[in-house]
Amino acid sequence: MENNEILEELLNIEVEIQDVQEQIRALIERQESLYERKSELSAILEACKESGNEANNAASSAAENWSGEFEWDSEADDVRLNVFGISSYRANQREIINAIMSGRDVLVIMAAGGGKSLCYQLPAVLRDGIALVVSPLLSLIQDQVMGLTALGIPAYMLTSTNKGDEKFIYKTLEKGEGELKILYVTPEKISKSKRFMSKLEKCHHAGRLSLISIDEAHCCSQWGHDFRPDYKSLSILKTQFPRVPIVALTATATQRVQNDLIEMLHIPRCVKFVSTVNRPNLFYMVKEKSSVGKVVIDEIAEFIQESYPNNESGIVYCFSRKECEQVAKELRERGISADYYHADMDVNAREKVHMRWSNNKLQVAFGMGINKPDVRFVIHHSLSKSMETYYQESGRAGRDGLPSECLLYFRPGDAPRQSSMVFYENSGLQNLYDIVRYCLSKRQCRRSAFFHHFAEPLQECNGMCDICAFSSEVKEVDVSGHAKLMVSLLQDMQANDQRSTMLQLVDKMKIKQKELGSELKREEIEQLILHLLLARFLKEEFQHTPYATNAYIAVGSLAKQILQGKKSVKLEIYTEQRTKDGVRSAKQCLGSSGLELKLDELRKELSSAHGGILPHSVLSTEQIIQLASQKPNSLEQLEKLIGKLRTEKYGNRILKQIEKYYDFEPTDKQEIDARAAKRLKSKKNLVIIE
Ligand SMILES: Nc1ncnc2c1ncn2[C@@H]1O[C@H](COP(=O)(O)OP(=O)(O)OP(=O)(O)O)[C@@H](O)[C@H]1O
Ligand SMILES: [Mg+2]
Repeated sequence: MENNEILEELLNIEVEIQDVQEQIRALIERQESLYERKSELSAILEACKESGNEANNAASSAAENWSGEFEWDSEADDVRLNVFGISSYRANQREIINAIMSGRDVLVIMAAGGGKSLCYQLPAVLRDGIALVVSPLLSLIQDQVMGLTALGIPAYMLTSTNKGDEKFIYKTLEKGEGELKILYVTPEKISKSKRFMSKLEKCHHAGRLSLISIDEAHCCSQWGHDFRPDYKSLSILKTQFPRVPIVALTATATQRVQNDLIEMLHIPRCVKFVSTVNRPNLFYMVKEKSSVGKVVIDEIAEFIQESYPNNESGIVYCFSRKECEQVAKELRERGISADYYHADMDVNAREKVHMRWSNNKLQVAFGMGINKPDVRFVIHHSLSKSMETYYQESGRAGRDGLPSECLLYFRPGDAPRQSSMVFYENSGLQNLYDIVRYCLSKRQCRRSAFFHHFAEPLQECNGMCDICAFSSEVKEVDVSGHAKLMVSLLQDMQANDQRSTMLQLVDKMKIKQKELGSELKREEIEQLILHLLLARFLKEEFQHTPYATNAYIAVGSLAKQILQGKKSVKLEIYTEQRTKDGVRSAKQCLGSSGLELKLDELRKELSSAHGGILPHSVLSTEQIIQLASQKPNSLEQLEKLIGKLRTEKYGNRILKQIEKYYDFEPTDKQEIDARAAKRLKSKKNLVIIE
């Protein structure tokens, strides 16, 4: 053998070894995700068996029967209605409250807007002493404290900015003198402030620490979608305060995250309450996004103007800060009052936005789990980085339980923008590909995609997603030839040390595919690239420049199967264009009657008259709808609907408003309707979030 031949064979072997190694890596990754899925499915099976057993043997364990009778029942009912103004419990709330009141540690997995706060706030009011609540964001804490204060519950937060409160809080913790029921802190207080921990220790020592609540608890787990290092330090709470019940709450946690939480927080004997991730009131829809930016904005503006003419709030999520500002500006130019909020704003600017929002001068919603229950639509101008993130972001719609819409604008070109941001994260690309799969799907019900992702048994969608609501014809087109052409094109380029972005690859394919005699449209080629990426026939590679990280498309570990013709590739294509009337508007929530609008005006007036508390602290949208339909005409009747506290504070004004409305002549009422609608039409409330 000649030296050259040896060298060539060596090189070939080297290339093949690399190829094999890559396949092994891909297989190991696949094996890991299969193991994870297996354990999730076993857990579901176990849960199904358990609930079956419980059904057969309902009273087998009285101690664990959290829906039975308890000594605090009547006091709890009184506080629920007369302080919180809530007329009945939602699923699992009563059981969770009973478990906490019984002194047990509790893990709560409950969908966004399911009503987790009440689960720890009500026991905090009922139990003697002070409840500590750990929550990740200041803006979220501010909202909660403001809401509780409006209900007359002594709630405070420890922040570095308010020294006066700090003095009062420390003294109360230490000596038990002041009135304090619920104390909110960020996790940094636990991890960084020795002073705070020593005061807390004194409070505990005197038997005055009633419970510890950890909100957004998924932040504890590095397998969660929003891991925060400071949450790790919360593991000391159980060690330091072993007899104080801990309640950990989150909207989403896979089996792995749940196990992780239980271990980290040292609560192995906790009672676990897992509610469905289903949000039956949300309508999910994926819209094909035009590659022309202006067209997308036109569509969004038209959607808002047509579907939400009555000042209903909404959120738009964008990919970057710059895009946030741009989209907000362009929507304003189209007559929609929109403002943006992003992490680049300094603390004061954010505080200002928050105060304006609270005082109803600007009706914006932002931050994780923000306590704005009547957000009617959430629009994603770009896709999120994972199914979890999308579930949580879109979940900010309709937290009051009323119909709301979640629209996601998707075009394949947005995927590499995201992938270059997430590829270095733990399973970042895998998570992104999961949501890309969701967006590409033209047949699978959106809701069932969530059930599948969160490993939950399927439930009815009831026509509340685009796939179930619209009967669009989808045909399957065999594009194996195009796939093969694409892979060999990339192989040739790689052999010449060339790289190709998605855009460049599409351009090349547009020309090259002429050989095949069947031409795919640009968008179809983009979709094909994504399909091949998801199936590992292609892969993404990343290169850093001083300014950015670029994503390139390369030949993937399983590409040989395509080249050898072992796999056929099919593309799903709509046979008819889905038109914009495909966007179904959720039922209008407020404004179906003039009285609802009048009561809405009244709550705004009362909220500013009562020190700028949030309007929904005065009356929730659900309560307004109830009042307009039941038309109470005495304080007693009113109290049954909205509780004692609200009746005492606002009852007379509400009754007067109802009475006044019915004194109008029918023609006057019509005029009020029209006037209100017209006035509100001129104003839209929107916030754009990165
Ligand atoms: N039983 C109930 N009946 C009517 N409204 C309720 C009930 N429980 C809670 N709510 C209302 O539902 C809304 C959402 O509640 P909450 O903020 O506790 O949700 P959450 O589960 O913490 O959601 P997130 O995960 O987004 O933080 C609030 O406006 C709250 O007042
Ligand atoms: Mg919450």
